[in-house]
Amino acid sequence: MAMQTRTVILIAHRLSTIINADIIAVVENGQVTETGTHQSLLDTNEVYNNLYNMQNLNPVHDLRATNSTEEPANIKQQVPSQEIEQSEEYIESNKYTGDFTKQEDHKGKKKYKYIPKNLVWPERQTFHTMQHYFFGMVGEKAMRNLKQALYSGILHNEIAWFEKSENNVGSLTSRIIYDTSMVKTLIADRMSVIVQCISSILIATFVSMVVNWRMGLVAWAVMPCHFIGGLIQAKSAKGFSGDAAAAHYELISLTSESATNIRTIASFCHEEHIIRKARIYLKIPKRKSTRESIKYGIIQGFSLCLWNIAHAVTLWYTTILVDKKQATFEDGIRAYQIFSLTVPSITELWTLIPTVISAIRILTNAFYTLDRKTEIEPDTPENSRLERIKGIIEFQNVKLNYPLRPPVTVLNNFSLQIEAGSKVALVGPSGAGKSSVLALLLRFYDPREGKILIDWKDIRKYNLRRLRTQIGLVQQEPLLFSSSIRDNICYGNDVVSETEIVEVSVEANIHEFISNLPDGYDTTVGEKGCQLSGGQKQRITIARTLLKRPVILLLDEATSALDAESERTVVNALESLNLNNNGGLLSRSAQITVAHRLSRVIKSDTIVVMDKGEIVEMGSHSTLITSSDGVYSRLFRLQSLVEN
Ligand SMILES: Nc1ncnc2c1ncn2[C@@H]1O[C@H](COP(=O)(O)OP(=O)(O)OP(=O)(O)O)[C@@H](O)[C@H]1O
Repeated sequence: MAMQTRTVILIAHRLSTIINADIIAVVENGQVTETGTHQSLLDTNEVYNNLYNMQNLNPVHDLRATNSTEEPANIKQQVPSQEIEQSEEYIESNKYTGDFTKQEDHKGKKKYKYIPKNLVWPERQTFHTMQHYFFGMVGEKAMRNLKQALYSGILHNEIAWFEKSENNVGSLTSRIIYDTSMVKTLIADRMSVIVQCISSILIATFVSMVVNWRMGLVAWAVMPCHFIGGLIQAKSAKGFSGDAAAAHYELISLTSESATNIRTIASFCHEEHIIRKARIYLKIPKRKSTRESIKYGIIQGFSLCLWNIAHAVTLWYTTILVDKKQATFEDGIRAYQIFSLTVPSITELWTLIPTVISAIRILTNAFYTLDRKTEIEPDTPENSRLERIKGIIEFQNVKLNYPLRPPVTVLNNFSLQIEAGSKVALVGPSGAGKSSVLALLLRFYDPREGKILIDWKDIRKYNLRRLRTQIGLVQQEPLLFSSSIRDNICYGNDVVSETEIVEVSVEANIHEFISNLPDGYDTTVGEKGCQLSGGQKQRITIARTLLKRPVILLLDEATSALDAESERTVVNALESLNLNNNGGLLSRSAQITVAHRLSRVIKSDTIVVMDKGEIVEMGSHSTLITSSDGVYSRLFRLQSLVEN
């Protein structure tokens, strides 16, 4: 059947819609300044050329223009009056899924104009990829920054903060690893979708307003139904995700605690108990989540009901508009369809709300941890230069209550003076408060009352980090890091020579053992030094402290795990620990030793006998032993008897 010829006059801003026209007229100030084809105008008309360049038309359109006389093989009529057809060639290439409008001029020539049908032309894909790439990049960076900040924020806190149950290893690990990854999820995955959804809602609203403003307004009027439904869903989902997170923390804590104490667990055959505990940790939230699921289902139904009401109202209003001839049937349906297309975006936004809320809740905790001001600030005063202390110590009426056990007074009215380079021993029954005295000197805790002075200056006025570099501590329980022996000895010392490492290892009587290991100083010690014996670990911690050449040396049962031979060597090394102080003059470190074995403290300048947080006796061994009914002489006689 012969095609009917038709004259088409197109008025357009978008040149892509007219580049295939036979005659294009350029109109300026109400006058036709030039006429011609697309190609000829491109060559001769500056205004047309500029317009074309500004719109940056895709070369494909040119391609279509040059091939305009070729008719696609398979033409399918969709809307008779408009003769819209599709190009198989392009659909097959999967690059373009637009429609082609076939138009015939008066000569019967067929022209095709490309109309983008949906949002999958290559530029949009590109933008989609770019959007995800940039959001991904920002998300990754934000996560890394937050991880770093959180890690240093956590380490900034005072010791008592780490003792709180909510700051156990599991919860801290989870906070740094899991919580921070939420930032990435939120920015990289969710934000891009949120931006997409909001923009498609706005565009759809605008277009539906243009098609039929009454319908556009109705679409907005029923929008609250969607939002209310979404909010109800989000609220119920929040509780749901909160429980999941809580279960997560408890399980992580249990896992890390079990891994750390695996030897104790194995020796008590307690594995089953731990597994039962893990099951309970999973069961409680599971039960809760089942309840929540039912609640969630009902709420889901209710919000779907609201959604359907919104659709019903819109369709009903369409019929009224059509009835009153305020909208054509096509426009009414078009506006309704555009509105319907936005609903998936709104639904998607709903589903994101719980994630965003839970991310905000999680991040609030992270920011709370970040913003927390430590009670013992390690970096103030900031600009104080490294003051080399002499090691004169004074406790003035110190009262200590541990922050987590405020009613219990651990040290009461504790006063003690220690000369530079002197050796003081703290002895007394278990729980008397000896280790607490050492903890106060390192400012692990601050006293509730009284003052601690070093070189007549309150220790709170020193830059704590710098002060701590001059105090050495060897604890009863030697703690090593999971790295090589060398790294453990050099811990905290950046510039150390091999000779110094060997020197302190000889002094700590551990060099021979290390030299006999296949990897020598490069031998790794395992988690917390689990591949070494207690005595070996203790000697490595002593070597580490000796390397520091501390002005004040705190020894808390430092040689308790050593055999008699090793102890003698190590004690000799500790006693002769000298440091180059004040212009090269050799001086001794001040030493405070906590010991249960009294034979270990006989040579001390002063022995302080403590009981229930108070000093009950004080003096040299020879003085204290003379008082036959004194606590010290009684303890000494008892120990000698046991040892003999
Ligand atoms: N971090 C803490 N929080 C709360 N109480 C603590 C803390 N550390 C120690 N205590 C309590 O303070 C008291 C003194 O403990 P400390 O470790 O100073 O005693 P000690 O004389 O060194 O004992 P031991 O000889 O057994 O090591 C004890 O009753 C102990 O329970």
